[in-house]
Amino acid sequence: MALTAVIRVPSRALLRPWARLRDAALGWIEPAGGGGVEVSAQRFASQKVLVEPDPAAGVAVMKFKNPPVNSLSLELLTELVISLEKLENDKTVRGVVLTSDCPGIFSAGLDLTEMCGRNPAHYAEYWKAVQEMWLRLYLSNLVLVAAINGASPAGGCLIALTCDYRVMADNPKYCIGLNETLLGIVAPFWFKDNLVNTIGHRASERALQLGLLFPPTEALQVGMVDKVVPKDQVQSTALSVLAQWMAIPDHARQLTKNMMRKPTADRLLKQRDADIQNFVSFISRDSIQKSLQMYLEKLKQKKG
Ligand SMILES: CCCC/C=C/CC(=O)SCCNC(=O)CCNC(=O)[C@H](O)C(C)(C)COP(=O)(O)OP(=O)(O)OC[C@H]1O[C@@H](n2cnc3c(N)ncnc32)[C@H](O)[C@@H]1OP(=O)(O)O
Repeated sequence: MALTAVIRVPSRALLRPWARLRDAALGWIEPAGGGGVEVSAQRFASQKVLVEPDPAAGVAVMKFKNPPVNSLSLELLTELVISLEKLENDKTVRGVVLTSDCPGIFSAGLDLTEMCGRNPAHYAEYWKAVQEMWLRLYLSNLVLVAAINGASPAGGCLIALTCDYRVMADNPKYCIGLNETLLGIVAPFWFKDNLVNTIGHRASERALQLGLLFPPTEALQVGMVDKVVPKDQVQSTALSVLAQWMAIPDHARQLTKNMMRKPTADRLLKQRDADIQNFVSFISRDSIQKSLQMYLEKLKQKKG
């Protein structure tokens, strides 16, 4: 699918690693000479995020494609944010279904290899990208529906929680939840806030402390997902839900969404740098690095 758009990119942004990664991901080329430049984005289907627009319906399907488990690498996070931004700037699109291109996995959450054995500058860059992904999704003016077609632990669950509605496949092997404590780490306050806003305080307290991963029927009971359907109906159901939400006038729905969500997002926006510092010092601790490495080892040994 080829789609051409002209986007203004300040050349100083191209010097930042985040911007370089984004530009590489989207195939943007800076003409010789630099300066503030206009560049053409000619590929909408980037490597880790596939976007299938349906302009007639006013919707798009965004599929994560980072095999084997759609872990949220820096590259995937970057592409996700840029793809979302492009859809938000596209006047023909009002709603998006977020789903996975990897069989049986929605997303395995944050990429543990981005949080293990790296230096503090890398941790800071990675965490900024995680924050950015959450803020963009949580505050998006588009209607977002998650079509959860596989396992969705931790960061995968977080992505689903940012959406306006969640449809999950009925396979009992697929689980969803914020399981950070099982890894010996702590979900940050904004993960917690997003969960509390979705399932309430008491259920969140229990789910977070125990690191609960809910199979679909339990996720439905606790309110973590809104609908459970057979696997082959997840995407079509998500598209039907999208159509229902899009029947509401955009301005009224968007202002209401913003009224409901802005105070939660503002809590992070007011302390983004401090949150990055907290993450870097927490994740750099020897004990935390050991826990994460042991967890990764366990995942690898599971196979053998
Ligand atoms: C202050 C810190 C706050 C930060 C908060 C963190 C939030 C997070 O998101 S942390 C990540 C939490 N994620 C998980 O706990 C999920 C771990 N993965 C799994 O449970 C399973 O992999 C899953 C159920 C998703 C899929 O199972 P399988 O289909 O059986 O696949 P494998 O387990 O064999 O995995 C294949 C391959 O992928 C590697 N892997 C899995 N998850 C991750 C990950 N999150 N990051 C990086 N890599 C991951 C796994 O090790 C295997 O690797 P190889 O052995 O090299 O093939």
